[in-house]
Formats: sequence, C-alpha cells, structure tokens
Amino acid sequence: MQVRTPLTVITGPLGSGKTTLLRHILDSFPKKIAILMNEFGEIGIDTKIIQGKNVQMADLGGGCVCCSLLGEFEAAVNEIIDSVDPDNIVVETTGVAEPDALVFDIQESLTKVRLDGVVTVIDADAMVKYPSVGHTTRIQIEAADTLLLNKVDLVSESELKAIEDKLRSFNEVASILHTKRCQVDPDLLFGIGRERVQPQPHHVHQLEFESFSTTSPATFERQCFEEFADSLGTDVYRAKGFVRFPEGNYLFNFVAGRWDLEPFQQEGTELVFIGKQVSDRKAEILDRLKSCEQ
Ligand SMILES: Nc1nc2c(ncn2[C@@H]2O[C@H](COP(=O)(O)OP(=O)(O)OP(=O)(O)O)[C@@H](O)[C@H]2O)c(=O)[nH]1
Repeated sequence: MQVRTPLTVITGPLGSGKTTLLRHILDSFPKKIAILMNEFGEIGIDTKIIQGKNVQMADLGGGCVCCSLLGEFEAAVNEIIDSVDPDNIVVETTGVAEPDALVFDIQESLTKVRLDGVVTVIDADAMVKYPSVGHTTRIQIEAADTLLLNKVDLVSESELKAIEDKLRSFNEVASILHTKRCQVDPDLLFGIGRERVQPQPHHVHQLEFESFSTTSPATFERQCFEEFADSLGTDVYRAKGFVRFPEGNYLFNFVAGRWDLEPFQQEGTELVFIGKQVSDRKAEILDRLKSCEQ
C-alpha cells in the first residue's frame, strides 16, 4: 500500500504571518517540502517570495481554495506527489479562506495524502485593533490544531492574555504558541497526526474583501513612497508586493496601518491592494502612487 504523504494546512487572517512562517519553515526544517499556495489578488506575490528557496511549488492562482478550487487543488496535490515525492506538503491558504471545506475535502477525498494538522497564524496586533472576531477568522481558529499567536512584540502581556482567552473560547483543544515573526520550532508544527474529523460544512462563502493590483516599470522616489504608505491606512487593510527604488528592489508589506520594506531580489514594481471597499478607491490610490514615479 502506498504511504500517504502528510499534509499541513497553514491558514490565518490577511497579513497575520503565514508567508513569514513558510519562509521560517523552509530555512529551518530539514525535510523535502512541497508547497501549494493559494493567493487572493491578481498577482502571485507570495509565490515569488518563496520561489528561489529550492522548493517545489504549485500556485493555485487567484481565488479562494475553500470554495472554488477544490478540483484544481486535488490535481495539484497528486501532480506534486508524482513528480517530487515530498516528505511533507504544506498548503498556504489565502487570508480570506475558510479552511473547513478544504479540511473536509482532504480527509474525505484525497487518497494520496493524510491531513497532518492545521496551523492557524493569528495577528496579535490586529486582534487588539479589531477585537471583534469575524466569521472567517472564527472558522480559521476553530479548525486549528496549533494556534500561532504571532506578533507578540506589538502587544502588552495583558493584551496577550486577553487574546489567548478569546482564542481558547473558540477552540479548547489547539495548542497555543506565542511567536515573534513565527519563530517556532518546526517540530512542534509537524507530526501532529490529526484525528479530529471535520464535519461537512454547508457555508456559502461571501468574500468581504476586494483587491486590485498594479505593475510599473518605473523607479519610485523612496520618501514619496513612504508617505504614500503612511496614507494608505483608511482605504486598505493589506498591501504587498515589490517596489523599485534608486538604491534597489524591496519587498513591501502593509497590514492594518503598519508597513515595512525589506531588501529583496525581485525586478520591477508590482503591488496588490486589499480592503473592504478598495475598488472604490482604486483610481485615487494609483494616482497617488504614480506621483512617486521618478
Ligand atoms: N512586528 C511584527 N511583524 C511581523 C511579525 N510576523 C510577521 N510580521 C510582518 O507582518 C507582515 C505580513 O506578514 P506575511 O507573512 O506576509 O503575512 P501573510 O499572512 O502571509 O499575509 P497574506 O498572505 O497576505 O494573508 C510582514 O510585514 C511581516 O514582516 C511579528 O511577529 N512581528
């Protein structure tokens, strides 16, 4: 009988640290890992961040793996097993995905894998800024075997305790690990051997978030771009991508009003903007960005 490949699902709200966790796993876990990514937004930014790390990748394209891509998902899983025979498969879902349907599908229909565990990354800073837990986040918390309470550097001890109590009220069994930049021993995430069975979900998933993207061959003036980033907070919840300044190329990440720039080898400028009614502000945001071109 063929041994089933263990599959781990990484889920969690937009910008909570899922890609940061993947990068950490790839740097620190000495196994042959294959990654499947599902992104929200037209350009696969995360795929490009992970590429080059000597890892086998499959990009599921735009959309939400929870509701529209299950057939494509199964085909990608089978192809990756047949072509590279990985020790572990890791699936990163988009921040807007509700993982219960995916978990059900893996447990019920996928014959070549077994669900090893679900890791949900939670943004402690966002939980303080937006304390009411939305429907999608709640499902992500409930599905978890491991809850990574991430970004602990941005909140106080008492805030952390309150968040932990809230997580516990939604999920009594998951282990809760506090992390900064998802620095966790990968052995704690793999080999879980999940036995909890997911009942078939019956949700109709309505996307709350919209996104748009832009690309540009231009070089941007850094100070102007930083002012542009400071101004994004009211319109955008999440933005990410690559931007070219005179001094080099950078990875730009914006989550809930905070942003950073990290030197990154990726030519050109391509950015994705995600927010609740972000399409209404598209023209204005792109005009402000264009004014920073050199
Ligand atoms: N201060 C702080 N920032 C963090 C921490 N972990 C991640 N970040 C930052 O949070 C931002 C988003 O991280 P990502 O790993 O891209 O988040 P994600 O969950 O993959 O985002 P989506 O795929 O868009 O949902 C980046 O700027 C990270 O550097 C942390 O523990 N502390």
